[in-house]
Amino acid sequence: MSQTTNTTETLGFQTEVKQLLHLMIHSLYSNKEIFLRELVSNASDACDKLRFEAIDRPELLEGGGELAIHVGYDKAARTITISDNGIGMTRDEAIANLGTIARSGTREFFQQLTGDKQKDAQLIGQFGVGFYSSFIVADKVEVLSRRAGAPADQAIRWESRGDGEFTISPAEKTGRGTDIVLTLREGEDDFLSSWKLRDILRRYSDHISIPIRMKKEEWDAEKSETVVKDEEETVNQASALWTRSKSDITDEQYREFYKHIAHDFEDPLAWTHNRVEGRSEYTQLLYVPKRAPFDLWDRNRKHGVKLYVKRVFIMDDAEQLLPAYLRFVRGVIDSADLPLNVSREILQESRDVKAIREGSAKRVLGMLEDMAENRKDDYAAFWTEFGQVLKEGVGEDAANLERILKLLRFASTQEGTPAQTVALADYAARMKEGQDKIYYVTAETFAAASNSPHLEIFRKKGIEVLLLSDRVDEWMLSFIRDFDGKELVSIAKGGLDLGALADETEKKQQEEVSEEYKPVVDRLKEALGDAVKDVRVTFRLVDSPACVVVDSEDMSQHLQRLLKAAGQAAPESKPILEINPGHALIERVKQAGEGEFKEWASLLLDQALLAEGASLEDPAAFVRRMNSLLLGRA
Ligand SMILES: Nc1ncnc2c1ncn2[C@@H]1O[C@H](COP(=O)(O)OP(=O)(O)OP(=O)(O)O)[C@@H](O)[C@H]1O
Repeated sequence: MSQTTNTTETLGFQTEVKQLLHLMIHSLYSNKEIFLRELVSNASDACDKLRFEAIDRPELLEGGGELAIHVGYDKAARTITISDNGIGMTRDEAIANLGTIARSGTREFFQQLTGDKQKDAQLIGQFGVGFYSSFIVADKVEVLSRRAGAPADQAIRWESRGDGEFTISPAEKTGRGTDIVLTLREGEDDFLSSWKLRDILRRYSDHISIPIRMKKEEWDAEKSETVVKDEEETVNQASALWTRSKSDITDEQYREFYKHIAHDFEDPLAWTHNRVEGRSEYTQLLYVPKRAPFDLWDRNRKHGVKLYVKRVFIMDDAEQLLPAYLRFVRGVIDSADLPLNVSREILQESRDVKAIREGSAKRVLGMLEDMAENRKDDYAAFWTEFGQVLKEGVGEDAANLERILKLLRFASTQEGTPAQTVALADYAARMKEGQDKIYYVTAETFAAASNSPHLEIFRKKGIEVLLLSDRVDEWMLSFIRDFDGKELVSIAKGGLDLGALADETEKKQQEEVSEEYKPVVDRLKEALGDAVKDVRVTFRLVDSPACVVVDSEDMSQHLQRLLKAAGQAAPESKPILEINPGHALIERVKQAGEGEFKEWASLLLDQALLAEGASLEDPAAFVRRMNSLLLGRA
């Protein structure tokens, strides 16, 4: 044995460590309980490392194969001890690992520090606090460590008060691994409690796959105090479900785990579990719940999945890990790349997180596609609960637009019920010969959509029309040009070209009728003046005398109303009145004399607006006019 290893040596911390210690104690104080998470995480890593080395050198396990972490405290001595039987450290390793920071990016890290507590705390989090976080709560830290494979008398004792230097000396240690003993600072006695320690461990380290053990405590009635027993118990679940291979997990276990993390008592509808390797390394276990939470539409509601870094719990509701339109998804993402102390702010900027978000969105879409294809009833249930949220994806996730379009479901004239069951592909497959567009109508309610006068010609010709009445629909439609090369067209827009569906004789007839009705059209234009943009003859109506449409480039009436209701400015676009030359009422109007004609014109426009779902500016005038015309007194 060399001279140096026999004596106690005092060494200085690397300058950066001194700086880091100082910063950490001041910036992370409000988050001090993380020290336990960091130390347990290191202990778990040490066990992982030993497990790995022992693959080639089983003798390192010294017959003691079970790896575990022990956490204990001593009230009288005011110490907390975290022990593991992992890989341990040699003297040189301890000097290097616990005295210097040898990490890439160290210089950049220190250059970025500003002295602003909050910003620095964030940076430190990003950098990783690790072992040094012990000094937030302890004014003395002792490390007793014995490298796996080294004899009992070749252990080391590392000691520091966090004030710039540490000592290292030879020591004896019975078992391999590392004990870390923290002597708490004044005022930190709260941590000297079994309840407190267990609480922190459960919160942050429950899914550490190695058992974390603590001594049992029992209430002794005679002594009137809790006594610490010799017997130990495991305080974490000691198994991270998502880290196991799929084939080792039963459906029942997947379901139980879902209930546990989602605080749901119902089974999930579907899940996807994958380990992603490559540039970014992570495991995802994502679930679709059966039912939407009551506050799905509350913008302030917390959503997102649980984030773990290397099996250590980091945060709940990490909403950055999934796009907003998938906010109904629950589950766990466990990253191997992110720093343990990652904050929400860092998540927003991280490239690893971006990769996770994109990868997870694809997985969730894949899970939904699978459900839509193979479990139609479940997909219908999903759509009823979350369809409106998924529709937001059309505008939010351009990269996956094609996939999202295929997942959409609509009500249509084919089914005639409000249930949204028709996929765009279903529609496309039953398009009429000569039809090259997908037709839809939007309205406030399903009833208004399905009774829209615009539908008449489509009904007559047997052409299916999608009936859209969710609030999000108009917004969503503004992002969809076509599906599979077929343009989506509103039947409530002017210039609707049904030409392809009319035969030659029909077209000729229509031209003649238009000519015949030109005088009445001109009279209507004059009578209505500024109230309309234009008046035209239409062949889209069957049972209604008239309807209103908007110019193809104008915003739909429905969207204008939605915007107004939301208190937003909507460009005023005037409606175009279209009249049905085949209707008896138009025939009657044609015959009307000068005074009466003006009344008829207003009545036609108002009833067309009403049928559209609009509210009239002067409803009383409409009623008066209608009554007087009914009585033939105009
Ligand atoms: N219980 C332990 N057993 C063995 N080695 C340890 C133990 N705790 C710490 N170490 C060693 O000390 C090193 C430094 O630990 P520290 O916690 O400061 O940083 P880290 O774990 O590398 O990174 P992070 O900041 O992300 O936690 C570890 O990489 C490890 O080699």
